[in-house]
Amino acid sequence: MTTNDVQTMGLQVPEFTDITYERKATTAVITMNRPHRYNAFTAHTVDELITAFRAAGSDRGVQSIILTGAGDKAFCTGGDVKQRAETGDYGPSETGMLEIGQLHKLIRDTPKPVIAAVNGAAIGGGHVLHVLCDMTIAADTARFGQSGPKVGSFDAGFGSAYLARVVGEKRAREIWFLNHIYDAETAERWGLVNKVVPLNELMDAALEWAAEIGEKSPTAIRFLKQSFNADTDHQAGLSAMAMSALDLYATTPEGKEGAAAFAEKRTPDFASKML
Ligand SMILES: CC(C)(COP(=O)(O)OP(=O)(O)OC[C@H]1O[C@@H](n2cnc3c(N)ncnc32)[C@H](O)[C@@H]1OP(=O)(O)O)[C@@H](O)C(=O)NCCC(=O)NCCSC(=O)CCC(=O)c1ccccc1C(=O)O
Repeated sequence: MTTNDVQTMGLQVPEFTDITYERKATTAVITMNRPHRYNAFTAHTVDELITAFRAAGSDRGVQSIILTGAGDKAFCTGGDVKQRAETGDYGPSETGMLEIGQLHKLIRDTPKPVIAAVNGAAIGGGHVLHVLCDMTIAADTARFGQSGPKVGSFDAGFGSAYLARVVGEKRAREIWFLNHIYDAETAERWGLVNKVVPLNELMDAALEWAAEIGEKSPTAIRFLKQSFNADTDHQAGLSAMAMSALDLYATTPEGKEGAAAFAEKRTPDFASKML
């Protein structure tokens, strides 16, 4: 983060490198902005997302948040696998860790509805991000799926448990065990997304819903979000343990093989490296 802050309707928001933050009336629009890596996140990207969500959460003028990706190819494709293949981690961050579990909690805990505007591929950790948003609007060109077991990663916290609440156990297990990629029409049929619109109408559709929320009582919306969350809040403990497990797994030969194979564009050989 630089010291060169930008002023957003009275609130100081740091100048970001990996995301953008804009205020549009009562909506904060947070855009993951690494299109050369299909908006995959590094540990620094996650730090910036945390800062942006905190800013939007504490800004009394903001009543809803839109999360989207730059360009028309990807919403977010999860962790930057090339970075992991190069350095064995997701790069430097404020705590030295990938604080993705904190980001997940923040998306849930921020007392304002978060709308995912999925403009392309939502894969791996990027898929988990949209699943955790309160509502999802997808472009008709969007693609969805989990890829962790193919690339030496997993989310055994909200990424599996909350997904099962959204689409049901059978479909959640299919998504994680087969790692298929699903189109927007299938995602809508499965209840993974609220609605599908043409790509060029995506942001207007998301802003329209955000404006409707802006007309409602913020306190009523806040209590409702907290009530919806209460039933699955215990999954936060599971998520903390899952992220610790993922940190350990990433250091193993089996975990490293997935990232190396992705970067080298070859099929991984997990069997010979199994724990
Ligand atoms: C997204 C794809 C299916 C798109 O396929 P396609 O349209 O054919 O485009 P490509 O040519 O493959 O990609 C274009 C270009 O972008 C680069 N790229 C794409 N994704 C990534 C990425 N995640 N990291 C780095 N770079 C990426 C790609 O290499 C190409 O570059 P070139 O220079 O042109 O070669 C397909 O790209 C795909 O499957 N991508 C990988 C998706 C993936 O495996 N993501 C990581 C999952 S693991 C993860 O997210 C880590 C974090 C984590 O562990 C986690 C945390 C919390 C919850 C869940 C998880 C989790 O495990 O999922």
